[in-house]
Amino acid sequence: MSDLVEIRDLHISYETARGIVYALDGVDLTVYPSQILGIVGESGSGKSTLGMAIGRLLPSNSLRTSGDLFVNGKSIFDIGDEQIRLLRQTSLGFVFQNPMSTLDPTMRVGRQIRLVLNGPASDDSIYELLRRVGLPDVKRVARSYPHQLSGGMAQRVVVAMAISRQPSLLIADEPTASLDASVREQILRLLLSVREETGVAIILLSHELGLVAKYCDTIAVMYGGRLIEAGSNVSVFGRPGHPYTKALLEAAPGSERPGDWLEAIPGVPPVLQSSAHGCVFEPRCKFAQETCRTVRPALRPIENRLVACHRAEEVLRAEPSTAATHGRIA
Ligand SMILES: Nc1ncnc2c1ncn2[C@@H]1O[C@H](COP(=O)(O)OP(=O)(O)OP(=O)(O)O)[C@@H](O)[C@H]1O
Ligand code: NI
Repeated sequence: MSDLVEIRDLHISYETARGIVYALDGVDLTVYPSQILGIVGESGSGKSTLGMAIGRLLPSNSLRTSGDLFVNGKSIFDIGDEQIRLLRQTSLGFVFQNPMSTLDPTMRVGRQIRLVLNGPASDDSIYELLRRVGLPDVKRVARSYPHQLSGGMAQRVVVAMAISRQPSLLIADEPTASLDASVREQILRLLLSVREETGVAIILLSHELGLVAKYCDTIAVMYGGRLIEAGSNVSVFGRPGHPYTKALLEAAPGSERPGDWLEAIPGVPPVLQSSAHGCVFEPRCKFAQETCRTVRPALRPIENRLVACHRAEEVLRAEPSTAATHGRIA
């Protein structure tokens, strides 16, 4: 299988008034066609930076200090502005948290879709697209301005725009975070059905562990700008190999608001002012030893997943936590 996205040792930092922030501190990741990959991690772990990097959509105060990122075998850092625009239009689709920030408030929905289609599009093809994302009364929707739609409907319109040019990868960054709980699952089910129909790969960036566990076949866990564990849903969430993943799952049940699950792990996640020497999770880790402070753990394969922990063997052997059973997270 050829890789859709290949990320190699990517380092991205931001220049801020208070100095440099290391947002991605050496990330390796491969995304395959038709995969649905959930990337979880608490606020500030680097999820959005990773998602935006794929489309080279990072703000101008960002800097790639090393590493590379390939889409369809081409480095996105090597290609020109025209080529990256073409890649975004034809191969990638983005869905962000707030649909209203993607939609133009001054333009009717139908016209916005016509612009995205970028060519002569019949009214019927626009209606058809709106129907495909499960919208009722498509003529009325096409005539509406964004503010006349509910949040869920507006997000469906955004999905319609994102899939309109048959991309091979959809990047959904907290696509349900601004929506009512009742429509969150509808939007995720929509993304899943689009994938079934078209074979599009999906990267779902989220801190909602329950939703990711329910809908993604592959899981990657980020912490402090690094990928600390990745593998199938069953391996990673069923029997975590990293103390952080394990702690997340133990903290998950009973949490109502996104982000709640983090409070059960003592300490706070880092804002990286420099590249850490040892393991970034060490200050909060129950399993930490001297080496963890001094030697950076490489991402290595063990028992059907990749994990960046010196003590992964012990973590895997430790008593399974009562709550961390696959499928029971939400
Ligand atoms: N435009 C920016 N300028 C400066 N620093 C930034 C910028 N965007 C992100 N950062 C910093 O980079 C780090 C990673 O942020 P990022 O938004 O990628 O994380 P995230 O996992 O998506 O978090 P969240 O769940 O809050 O969306 C954080 O420390 C953040 O403060
Ligand atoms: Ni984010």
